[in-house]
Amino acid sequence: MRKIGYLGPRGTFSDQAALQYLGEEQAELVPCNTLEDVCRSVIEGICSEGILPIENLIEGSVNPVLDLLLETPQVTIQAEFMLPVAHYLLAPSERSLSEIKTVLSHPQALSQCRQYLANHLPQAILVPVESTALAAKRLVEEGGHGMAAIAPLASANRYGLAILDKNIQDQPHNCTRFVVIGTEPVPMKNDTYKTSLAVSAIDCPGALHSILKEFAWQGINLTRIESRPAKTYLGEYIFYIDLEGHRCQPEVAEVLQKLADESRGISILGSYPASRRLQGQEPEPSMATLQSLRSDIDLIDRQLVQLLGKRLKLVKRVGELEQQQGSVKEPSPPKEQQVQVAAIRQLAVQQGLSPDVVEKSYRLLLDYFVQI
Ligand SMILES: O=C(O)C(=O)Cc1ccccc1
Repeated sequence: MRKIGYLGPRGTFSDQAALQYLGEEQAELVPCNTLEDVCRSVIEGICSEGILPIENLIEGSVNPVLDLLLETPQVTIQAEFMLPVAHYLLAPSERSLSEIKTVLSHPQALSQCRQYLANHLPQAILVPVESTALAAKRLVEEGGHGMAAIAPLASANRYGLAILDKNIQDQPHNCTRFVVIGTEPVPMKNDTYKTSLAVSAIDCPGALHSILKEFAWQGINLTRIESRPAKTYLGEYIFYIDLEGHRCQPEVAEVLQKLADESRGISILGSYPASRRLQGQEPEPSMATLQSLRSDIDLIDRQLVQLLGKRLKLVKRVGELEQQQGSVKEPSPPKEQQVQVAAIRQLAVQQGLSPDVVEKSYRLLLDYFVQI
């Protein structure tokens, strides 16, 4: 029987996330006391999978989870999905908000309701606890008159608490992205994938640019990038990057190898099927208006010319530097040119273009730049 670890006790958002993930499938749900315990239960084989909240619409990344994924290379991300998150203000029995002196909840939940708490409960002391459902449970166990908890509706039902207010999160359509972790990497099949990785950059000018340009060069779309302190010294960062594609796709594998060679180090946190939201995100071309499609084409034409302008500047700069250093480069030998042209033709095919037309245009431009 599958065993799935999640942040307990019963009634947390992670519990709901585990149920949503399973759908009709059967599994034993194993409540864990902390997010670290969820990870440990997977590493030690107690659970086959674990559920972790990774990113929230209001608060952004769940930093302890990013740290945890980096620190535990034994686990890999196997899936992702979104869970709508509505927060409820709960108390042991009906009472007015002015009577509430303490509000308990998970730090994420307290942050997601910051505006509500400042406006409606300015007198309350906020107490972070390990999970929303633990906060609800403590109300029952301690029964304090001036205590309230922020938790999901499921916690109100499970622990028999009164609902003082509902939907108290700062954004009505709040949601959290959860990931499923396991020990086995997900093989590449016929699906839309995402890959998450962490890159430790070398501290030098253009470090981030040199990472990003590799993805741009291969036409790989990034869906998220953010930095976290490397925790070595102030000013050194790790970049967390999510990209569209599987680590086994040749163009993704090539970039990952380049980054491994050229950065301080990379960790691949997993390649996994993209959640349906991402898969459906891109509007069908037929849905876009004719006018907006035409203006996109105009924009690309402008960008093509702007890129040629940038290339021209670089060619001139190279010429100046060669003159200064007295090392004027001979034209590339035919072999080198052949390799370059072959790469351009291959790229043209990948993009659904005629390799002959692209080669012709490329050679025309090369001749022009050589004459300058
Ligand atoms: O404490 C919980 O219920 C959790 O599962 C962590 C959490 C808290 C707030 C939003 C999403 C997940």
